[in-house]
Order: sequence, then C-alpha cells, then structure tokens
Amino acid sequence: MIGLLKLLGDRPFEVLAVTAIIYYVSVAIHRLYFSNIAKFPGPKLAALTYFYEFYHDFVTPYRFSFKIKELHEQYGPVIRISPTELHVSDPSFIDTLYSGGNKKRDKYWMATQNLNLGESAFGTVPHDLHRVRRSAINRFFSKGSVAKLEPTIVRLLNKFCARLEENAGTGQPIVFDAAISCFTTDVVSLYAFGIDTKLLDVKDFKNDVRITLEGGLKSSPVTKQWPWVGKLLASLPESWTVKMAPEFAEYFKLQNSAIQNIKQVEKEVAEGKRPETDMGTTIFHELMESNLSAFEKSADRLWQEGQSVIGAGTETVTWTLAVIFFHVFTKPRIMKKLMEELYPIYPNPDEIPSQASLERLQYLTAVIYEGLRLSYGLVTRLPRVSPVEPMVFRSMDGKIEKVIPPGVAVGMSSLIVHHDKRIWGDDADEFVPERWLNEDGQKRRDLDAYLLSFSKGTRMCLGLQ
Ligand code: HEM
Repeated sequence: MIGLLKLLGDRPFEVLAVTAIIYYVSVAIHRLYFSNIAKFPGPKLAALTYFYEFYHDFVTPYRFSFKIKELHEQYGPVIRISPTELHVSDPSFIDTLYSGGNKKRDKYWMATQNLNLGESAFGTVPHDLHRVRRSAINRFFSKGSVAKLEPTIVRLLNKFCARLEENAGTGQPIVFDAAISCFTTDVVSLYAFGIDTKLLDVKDFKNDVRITLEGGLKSSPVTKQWPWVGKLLASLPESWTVKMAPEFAEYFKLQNSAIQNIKQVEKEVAEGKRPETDMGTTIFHELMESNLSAFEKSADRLWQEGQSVIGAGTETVTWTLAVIFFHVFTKPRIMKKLMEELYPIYPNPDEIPSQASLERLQYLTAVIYEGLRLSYGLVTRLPRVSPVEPMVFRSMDGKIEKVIPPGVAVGMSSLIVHHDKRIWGDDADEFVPERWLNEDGQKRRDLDAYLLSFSKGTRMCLGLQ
C-alpha cells in the first residue's frame, strides 16, 4: 500500500493513465462477455459503446433509426443496439412490451434525458409515479372534454381557411406544414393555458414555438448522451449560448416560454380568474386547483407538463396532417373518393360538419389511419423497461423464443413495424387507404394492433381523441 502511494506521488500521470486503462478494459470485457444481454446479437461496437448511437445520430446525422432497420436485416428480430439496450422488430412483441396497467413498465431513463422533462408525465421514468401524474391529466383528454373544444377548433379552422383563401391567386407559395403548425399551436395553447398565441395571424406562418421545438430535437443526440451539456449551456449568458450552440438557445426559449405560461396561469388562479376562452377553463388552471400534492401542482413541476403537452400536441398533429394532405393532393384517385364521401354532409364550405358526423365517414377514417401509419408518430424507438419480471419474446412464425431479463431497456419503432410486409402486404410502402377497409367498406379493427403512431399500453398518447 505504502509502495503504491509512493508510486502515485512519484509518477501520478502514469498511475492515473494505467488505472483508466484497466477501468475501461474491464468495462469493455464486461459489456462484451458478462453483461446480462451479452448473448443478444448485434454489432460489437454498439455493445461496447454509446458512441455507436451518437455517431449515427449526430455525425451522419439523425440516421440511427434507419441504421437499426438495417441491423435487424443482418442480425434478426431481437438485437442489441447499445451497451444497455435491445431493439425488437417483430410485431408479435408489441403487446408484451407495451402492456397495459397490470404489468409494470418504466421508461428507459436514458431516453428521457434529452428534453429535460423528467417531472412531466411524458418524461417520468418509474411506472408508479407515472400512473399518478398521468391520472391527474387524463380527464382533460377524454372524448367529452375534447368535445368542448370543438367550437374553438372550428373557429380556428375557419381562420386557417380564410388565410389560405387570401393567398389564393397571388402566385405566392405557402409552406403548408408551417401553416398547419400555426393552427395546431394556437389550438393546443388555448386548451392548455388559455393563451392565444395568434400564430394564424403571423405573416408567412412563421411559428416561433415550432422553431424552438426543433432546436430541442436537434440538440437531442448530445443531451441524450451528456445531459450536463444542456445544463451547463443553460447556465451561461444567452448571448454566449446563441453563438456557441444556437439549437440549444432555441430550446431554452421554449422552456422559458413554458415557465412564463405557467406563471401566468398561477397568477390567474391566485386572483380567482379564468381565461376568456370557449371552454372557460384550461388544463393547467384545473390542475393548479386540484387536490394533487403541493409539489405535483407547483409551477416548478407544471411548466414541464405544460411544455410536454405543447411539444406532444403540436408537431405530431402537424406532421400527420401534412403527410395526409400531401398524399391526398398528389393522388387524384384518393381526392375524388374523399370528395364523393364528404360532399353529402359538407355541401357548404362555410359550414364545417360536426366531429360526430365526420367520424362516421369510413373512407375519411381510412385516409387518416393511413396518414398516421406513414407519418409514424415519433420516428424514434420508444424503449421500455420491465423492472421486475422478464419479458418473453416469441416471433410471429413461432420459430424464435428469447427471454429478456428484467431491468433491460427494449424498444420498438413504428418506422419498422409500419412497413412490415407480413402485416401490411407488398404495398406496405405505398399510401393506400383501402387497406383499412373490409369487404363491406367498414374500418378494419384487426390492423389497429399494429399501429404504433400513438404508442401503446400505459404510456400511450393522451391526445388520441
Ligand atoms: C397525430 C397526433 C399525435 C401523435 C401521432 C402522438 C403520438 C404520441 C406518442 C407516440 C406518445 C408516446 C411517447 C412515448 O412513449 O415516449 C405520445 C404521448 C403523449 N401525447 Fe401524443 N400524439 C399526438 C397528439 C397529441 C395531442 C394533440 C396531445 C395533447 C394536446 C398529446 C399529448 C400527449 C401526452 C401528454 C403524452 C404523454 C403521455 C404519457 O406519457 O403518459 N398528443 N403521443
């Protein structure tokens, strides 16, 4: 011992270097040969280091989801994609992985690092705490609650159409997904906070909320691996962050605006005021007055819930609608069928039919489902952890069975499942609404089990209605 201390005193750098080498070699040997997922196939480099994912998401960039698809073709339906994570491509595993409330499913902590939303339901890791947080906001997303939003949606939809009409004949193109994003952000901001963002009034549909959200998604590959980078940059003066890391600076703006929104709600609640919206109340006014514990309903936590509702409820809807409109506008056959179905209940463009009557239209429903399938929801994998019980994988053809130990993160991706030819047929890559209809022209329910756009199970999207 004394000899070791003397060596450390005489040659500190050499000792530190040797210690570091021994440490990293031990970690590498453990990851490759002794980890509880060492027997699962996959590239050795992915098993060895998280840099494998970082390379494919940051350097190439944003290609890791596509790389995973290639790896499945090479290594089979259950593969190892990082030192601590597996990925499954076979749809037979959906119900096991994204199971209902009778099985515990944590989120994988590493997948929640990137957006710094650990106190929102969306970012909460442990199953039990997530149940508490989700049940607090659940009722605001029921069919009944959403029905109360219908007048707001119709009013903003009319405004959206009026803006498009103003532009007609000017020869100026419109960036359609930007226009939709203004509509979705206006709706969700009113519902969440009672704040009218009035983005549908903005020239060229420039949507600052969307730009800040994109900043967060672009900085994700870095913050996922090193969450402290985001915290460090947040502590620097804004002008420095803008120069050093503009995407991060944008994302901080989004976080700051969520904090401001919640503070405004807090002030209104303290003064006994309610916003002048069609609903007369909002998600966060109600939450702040609920019987949740002091921390759960504090502004310190709720700004994260607020940001997650804005993030989850705007870009997802925008992108799904953009994909649907793209296919409908570019495929006259689909446009014609849709118009034939719509016309009898929508003869006058100024009178938007009710949600209930639209829901009865089978071809429109099929178009929406096909749009959901090819817009994917979240394009990244959604990993879950079974904290106590092992999960058993059985392939669709029954030929492969594997036991996944408890505590291991496992993800599946809509990007892969939504193109599986065994489910969707040889035209899986095409936009074909008819695949959702049976011989009687009614919506097929059996395919719903394979639609991952809203995820499934206990963490499934709350905004489904
Ligand atoms: C086409 C539209 C939408 C799609 C494709 C979609 C997709 C998703 C997906 C895939 C998840 C699961 C994320 C995960 O597992 O990490 C999710 C969660 C969530 N979504 Fe949506 N979403 C949509 C619309 C909305 C809307 C309009 C809202 C609210 C206004 C919303 C609020 C939420 C919330 C709060 C969660 C977190 C639920 C939880 O963790 O318990 N979503 N969404």
